[in-house]
Amino acid sequence: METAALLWTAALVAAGVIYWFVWVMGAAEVQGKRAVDLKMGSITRDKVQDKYKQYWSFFRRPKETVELSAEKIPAFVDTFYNLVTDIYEWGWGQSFHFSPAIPGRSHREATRLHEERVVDLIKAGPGHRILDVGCGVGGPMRAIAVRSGSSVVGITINEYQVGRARAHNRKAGLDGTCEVVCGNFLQMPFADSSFDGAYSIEATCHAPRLEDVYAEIYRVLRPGALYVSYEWVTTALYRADDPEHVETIQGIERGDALPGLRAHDQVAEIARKVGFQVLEELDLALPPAGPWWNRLKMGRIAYWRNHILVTITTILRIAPKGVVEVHEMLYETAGHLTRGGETGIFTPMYMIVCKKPIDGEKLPSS
Ligand SMILES: C=C(CC[C@@H](C)[C@H]1CC[C@H]2C3=CC[C@H]4[C@H](C)[C@@H](O)CC[C@]4(C)[C@H]3CC[C@]12C)C(C)C
Ligand SMILES: C[S@@+](CC[C@H](N)C(=O)[O-])C[C@H]1O[C@@H](n2cnc3c(N)ncnc32)[C@H](O)[C@@H]1O
Repeated sequence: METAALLWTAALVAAGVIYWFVWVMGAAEVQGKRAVDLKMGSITRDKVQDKYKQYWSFFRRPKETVELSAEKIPAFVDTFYNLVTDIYEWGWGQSFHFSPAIPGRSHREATRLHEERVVDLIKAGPGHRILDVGCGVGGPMRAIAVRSGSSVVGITINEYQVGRARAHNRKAGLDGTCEVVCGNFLQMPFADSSFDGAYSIEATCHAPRLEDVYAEIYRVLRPGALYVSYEWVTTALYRADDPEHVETIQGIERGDALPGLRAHDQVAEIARKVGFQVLEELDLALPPAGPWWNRLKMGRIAYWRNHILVTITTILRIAPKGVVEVHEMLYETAGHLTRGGETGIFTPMYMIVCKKPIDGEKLPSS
């Protein structure tokens, strides 16, 4: 009798612990999304694992192979965001980018400041219509709309993100100033010269050819308007003949749906090629900036907790099959990103500020 009571008590305690761990415990970094909310975007439950396998067999291959099928990239990027959007929101928040660490400031504050910097750089103000190229679920868009008083239109290729971003905008009372459109930034559904400014935060790295997306941004900006981009690139320290460097960069490409990272010195050249004046270029990761990768490194224990959570939710059939693999891929990717940051061969915040010249305005020769 006593053994039975003991067993019942143990079972109840175990059930309580699982309930707390899975349902009650929120995100690793941000409260709002819980482990039980991991849905894998617009993919139906039974297709998640297959979609992940398809994604992996496409992006696992080296840059050259991906280059041969450039036209397929946007569709695979869309699949990627179906697979990762909920995990990103759960473990990172509503802003899908890095920011320089600032001593004494939280990740949230550092993120906000990195986003608000855009407002000053493109001189966004009340009455302006600003374009967010590759807007994710809209973390930056909301910060920039509030800070500048502009209205912001975001575009993302991923339908699921559109729904998430709109819901967040409504919740924040910003659905009057922030609009979200589903579309490909290589062929945007916007009229020529219809924006007063534009920005892209860690998004144009998904374009097979940077000139294609820059040309589209150039087209939709009015003459005189400014554009800023935070680009993912390799730095001058990267050596293509160093196998460790190559492994780190390919690891970043594979786990982030990138068709091949560009070198930092290609960015301004491409911007000029499509007609922009380049006003400034700077790697925001360089000192005195604090290490952007610290946020990834400091979370190792959280990653393990998250791994256990996704495993339990999958076993309980709350999360679809395949989530554990996707989570594992992100964990690996975090390692490559950290190495890229520590060695200095990679930066996710190579900033370029451009202007669409006013007709007749003289372009600088360099
Ligand atoms: C700009 C892009 C995305 C940048 C970052 C927002 C994401 C890059 C790697 C992601 C993550 C890695 C590890 C995950 C962890 C294993 C999980 O438990 C919780 C979420 C992570 C921390 C996740 C969060 C987002 C990233 C940091 C690319 C795609 C161009
Ligand atoms: C890493 S997320 C960054 C999101 C947002 N800028 C932020 O910082 O939170 C990259 C974004 O680019 C979008 N994207 C990638 N390729 C795209 C394409 N061809 N057309 C439109 N959006 C694209 C993705 O859907 C995603 O929203």
